[in-house]
Formats: sequence, structure tokens, C-alpha cells
Amino acid sequence: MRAGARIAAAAEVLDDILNRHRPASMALANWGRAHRFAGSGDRAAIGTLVFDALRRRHSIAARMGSDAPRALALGAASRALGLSAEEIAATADGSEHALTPLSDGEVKGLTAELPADVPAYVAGDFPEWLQPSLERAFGERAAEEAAAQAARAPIDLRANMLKATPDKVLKALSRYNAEATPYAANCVRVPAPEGAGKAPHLEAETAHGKGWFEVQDEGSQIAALLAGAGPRMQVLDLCAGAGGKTLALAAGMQNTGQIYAYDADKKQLRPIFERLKRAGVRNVQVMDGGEEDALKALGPRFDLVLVDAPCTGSGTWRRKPDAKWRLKPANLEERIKDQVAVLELGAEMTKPGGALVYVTCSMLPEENRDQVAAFIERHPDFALEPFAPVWEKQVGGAAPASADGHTDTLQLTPASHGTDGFFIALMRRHKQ
Ligand SMILES: C[S@@+](CC[C@H](N)C(=O)[O-])C[C@H]1O[C@@H](n2cnc3c(N)ncnc32)[C@H](O)[C@@H]1O
Repeated sequence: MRAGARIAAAAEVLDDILNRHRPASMALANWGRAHRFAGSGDRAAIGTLVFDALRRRHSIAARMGSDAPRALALGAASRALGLSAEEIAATADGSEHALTPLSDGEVKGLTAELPADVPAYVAGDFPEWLQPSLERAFGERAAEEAAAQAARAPIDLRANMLKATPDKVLKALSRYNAEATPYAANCVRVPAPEGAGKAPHLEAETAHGKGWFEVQDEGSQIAALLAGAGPRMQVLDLCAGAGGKTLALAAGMQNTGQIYAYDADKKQLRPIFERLKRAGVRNVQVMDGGEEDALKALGPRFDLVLVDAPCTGSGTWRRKPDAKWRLKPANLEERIKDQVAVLELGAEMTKPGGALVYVTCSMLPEENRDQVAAFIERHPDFALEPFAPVWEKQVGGAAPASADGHTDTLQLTPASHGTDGFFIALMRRHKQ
């Protein structure tokens, strides 16, 4: 397919996502099924175009003077396909499958600068209703912080120290320009593709099959390190899901002690069994998902309870840009209620003197600092512990500043730390 046809296809898919509220992956798959003539290169390019347009929906619309799917696809095309405005205009010749010729306004929009006085939600490409929340978290830096969430994300991996070393993983993936990252010693990063480049499928690599690495953002690795799981500890991973953090905790415990992996939803736990096996992890007991009574019967015995809470995922918008436009106030309200429930359960399972670590992949204060403040008010037997000394011991080096400026909780972000957005609060239950 020529570039003009790829842009036209991306506009069709964007229409499906934005106007018929279809998830991006489903809309792209539907388009592929209906257009079997398109090759894998075409599908990849259309996908890249669609995701880039979703990442920058508001700022593209402001430059193009329209938020119609065609305008969004055109506005994203120069970056996604590496084409100049002239090349884009030339490829829109109305021939079979291609775009119809561009209007004067569209041609102008392709090279227009974003006006300096646009509101933060346009400059930062996020839903308008979230502006007060992001301004509460980041003040005048709200647009800058959110704009970094509109960039493409690298793929981060955690070298599995039970089977390999970061060096071994770096060598195995050198053809993808794999590199070390600033913070977590076991993290290896494959940079985001430029232009029309395609992200590699690293889970298809032999090194992955051998259990040398897991795909895990550096922010998630830092959260697991700060949780401070050590040899011989009794640990509860209360929202274990597919086990990303369970595996990282197990590596930190050198396969000793015991991790109980629990999740309210049985289905979420399903991938964990294969992942544990591949990684060579032997100190995890996967509990029956949703069997809360069996969990509670274990009593407050845990040295560490990790609450990797269900959240809006606003910290992962680089990877799931369609999710940011689907997020509605009612979803946030629901997640807030879920978070209260998991925190209450976590508190019940933490032994006196034990740690309760609350983590979200969100940047919204309602899910983060507000939750922690309300929890401590309900539970005066828990107190926050500053993260900097724990960082020095667990991650190594001096702790970076939290993106929101606080010192008792840590907000990691793409703009400030190059990670996904993660919030981490370390709490400890009083001994008596
Ligand atoms: C952020 S995800 C967990 C991701 C996982 N820890 C990882 O690192 O791969 C949150 C999980 O919390 C689970 N969850 C929601 N409410 C819960 C509850 N009340 N108790 C336990 N798990 C819950 C969800 O099913 C979901 O799998």
C-alpha cells in the first residue's frame, strides 16, 4: 500500500475507535480482517499511525483545526511515517484506496506550530476533565508531565538473576540497541522505534523462552525493589495478576521464604504459572483467585504485603493511548472504591511491625496520595516511611526527587524519570 492509502486506512480505524468506542487493538484487527490484501508492513504502519494519532489527539487537532479521524491521521503521519508535508500532500491523489487530495487548511495544518496559549489539556494531550487532577499533582508542570505520556515508550526488561545477568541479556539483544537504564541495576531497555520503525517482539526471543528476562517497565521494577522483599520473608502479593511483580519479588528473595500470590480475579492469575516455571521461581504459592476467606484465614502473618492496586492506568498512557480517551469520571470513582477495599484487606494481613506497600501505575492524586492519607487516617497504627533511605539500600545511589515534589511518597513519571508513571507509598504497621 502507498502512504496515502495507509493514512486513509488509519483514518478509518480511528473513526472506529473514537466514534464507535472500539478498543484500538480490536479496531485494528477488524480492519485487517476486512482488508486481507494488506501485508504485515502495511498493518504495522497503520497501527503506528493510529497509536501516534491517539497519543497526540488534542495537539494534532489544534494544529489541524479539526479532530476528525482524517485530520488526526494526517497530523500524525509526518512523524509516524517519516514523511514531509509535501510528500503527504503528494501521496493524497485520490487513486484507489488513497486519500482524496488535501484542502488548503489541511496543507497548512501539517506544518502549523501549536499555539502557545493552548490549555494544559491540549498541550499535554489528555482529557479536559483531568486537568484539575494533574495540576494538583504537578502544578504548572502538568502539561509537560502529560506530554511525556504522549510519546512512544521503550520496552523495558528485567534480567532474571535466577537464570541470567543484565550483561547476558544486553548481549543477547544487542541487535535491538539494548542499553542499561539509569536506576534499576537489572533493567535493560530497548529504545522506542523512530518514524515508521516497528517495535521488536521480544517475547519471541530464545533468551525469553529460556527465562533470562521478563518484560517489565523500570518503574514497576523500582516498585518491587522498594517493597524490600528479602530472603526468608513471608510476603503477600495481594493483587498479583499475571505476576510481574511476584517474579521480581521472588528474584529479590533469592528463591527463599514464601510469597503468596493472590488476586480477586482467577482469570488474571492464569499466566502466572507458566511465567514462574520459565523464570525458575520456586518460592511462590499461587492461591485460589477470589477465595478471600481462605486468604483471610492466613491471618496477619506477613512481613510484607504488596498492594499493586487496580487503577486507571494513567501512568501507562504511552503504551495504551486509547485508554486515556476511554477513561471517564465513573471509572475513576470505581477504581477508588476498589483501592479502598484492597488497602483494607492488605492492612488486615500485615503483621505488627510489617510493611504495607501501596503501588499504582497512575499519576492521579485521587488514586495515590489521597488514598494513602485517607488510609492512614482510618488506620493510625500505620505510618508512612520516607522512600529515600530505602531507595539507597534497595535500588542503590541517591534517590531521585518525586515528580510531585513530595518526600514521603514517590511518583515516578516518563518526564521526570523515563519510566512509566508509578506511585509508591511505603507504610509500616506499628509493632504493638
Ligand atoms: C495492577 S493489576 C496487578 C498487576 C500485577 N501485580 C503485575 O505486576 O503484573 C491489579 C490487580 O488487582 C486485582 N484486584 C482488584 N481488586 C482486588 C481485590 N479486592 N483483591 C485482590 N485483587 C484485586 C485485579 O484483578 C488486577 O489483577
